[in-house]
Amino acid sequence: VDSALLSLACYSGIGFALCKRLLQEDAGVQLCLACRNMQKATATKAMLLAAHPSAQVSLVHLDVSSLESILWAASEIQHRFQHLDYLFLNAGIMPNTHVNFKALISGLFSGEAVHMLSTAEGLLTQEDSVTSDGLQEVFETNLFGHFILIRQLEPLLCRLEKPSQLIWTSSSNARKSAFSLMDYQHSKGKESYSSSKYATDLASVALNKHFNKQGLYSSVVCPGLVMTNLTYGILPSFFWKLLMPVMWIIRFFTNTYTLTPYNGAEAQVWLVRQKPESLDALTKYHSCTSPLGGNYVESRKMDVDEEIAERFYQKLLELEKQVLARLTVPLSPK
Ligand SMILES: NC(=O)C1=CN([C@@H]2O[C@H](COP(=O)(O)OP(=O)(O)OC[C@H]3O[C@@H](n4cnc5c(N)ncnc54)[C@H](OP(=O)(O)O)[C@@H]3O)[C@@H](O)[C@H]2O)C=CC1
Ligand SMILES: CC(C)=CCC[C@@H](C)[C@H]1CC[C@H]2C3=C(CC[C@]12C)[C@@]1(C)CCC(=O)[C@@H](C)[C@@H]1CC3
Repeated sequence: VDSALLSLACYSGIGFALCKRLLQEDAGVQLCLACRNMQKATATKAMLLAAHPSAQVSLVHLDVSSLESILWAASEIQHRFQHLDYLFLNAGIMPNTHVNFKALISGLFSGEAVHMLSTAEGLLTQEDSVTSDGLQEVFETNLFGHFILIRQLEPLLCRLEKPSQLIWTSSSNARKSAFSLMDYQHSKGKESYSSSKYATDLASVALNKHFNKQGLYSSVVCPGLVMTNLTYGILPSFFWKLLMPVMWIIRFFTNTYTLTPYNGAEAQVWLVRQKPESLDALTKYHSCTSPLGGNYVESRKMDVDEEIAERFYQKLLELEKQVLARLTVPLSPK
């Protein structure tokens, strides 16, 4: 196959909505779904094919929290495809999250209520763990695993005559103050999600600097607040259902309450229609929904210093060297 579109984490949430929307736009695309649960992935493929019988959908096993799995998936993808037009870096976790209800209530009565409700600043903490690769799980899953995959797929992504686009799912919860170059895996703090999403923004900026001249472009999207398994891990789904009328009211004050995966995928779908050369490396593309439910994309400047982005990129390269050197196991599919 000459060209394809590779999407990570597709059987639920924003990833699944994205696949459906891409096939609605163009049923002729070659879609490759990279997922860690092959049973769910097979069911997803069947659902996509039921709606688009002539679509070309393939599956590859990928667990972005395991280097062995990433290397195996990358070599499998290189066997199957000669070029990737789009790579959607969408897999993400927010494990063991605690809500600070005291901060939520006092924040609601402050001048910062809308900012707090759209960014969750000061509201959430996570308990992170360490993966079998010896890395912080949130960092490896949300950023580093994707980074290694990109590096392994360079031959399919870097072709000057045919540009490729990396599209990362970041978050408006990404926060500079949660991230530190000294502890970029966030092993000491309690805001691993915010840190990993800020690290995503930094990585995208640096990747543009290093790869644009080779025909590879990177962009970052924010899907807004979307009801998915990720948000059901923060509060139970019945609680979110009770909150739904309140959230429709909040839509009058902020356009980031996209709420459905379909709405949340708006910026990703919009980016596919853009010429990558015309995009600004320091801009984040936000999926937005109006109070009446209309979708649109808003561009906002990232809170990123290009020099920090470069220093972080060099740290990622160093870590890549270390972990690949440590990996002695022969590669085999799981
Ligand atoms: N929901 C929201 O409000 C927002 C979400 N986002 C981001 O959107 C992205 C998609 O999340 P969303 O759709 O909300 O949530 P979901 O939980 O529905 O989707 C997350 C996906 O990531 C997959 N995943 C997690 N860990 C791994 C792994 N180690 N290897 C491979 N796949 C993995 C999950 O697979 P599995 O089912 O096997 O766990 C799942 O398919 C994430 O990056 C998230 O941070 C950003 C802003 C807001
Ligand atoms: C909506 C009301 C009235 C109550 C819910 C309070 C919080 C649980 C909720 C408020 C802002 C939300 C939020 C997120 C999670 C749930 C909140 C903290 C996210 C962090 C979810 C994932 C993301 O990536 C962010 C974009 C979300 C930001 C807002």
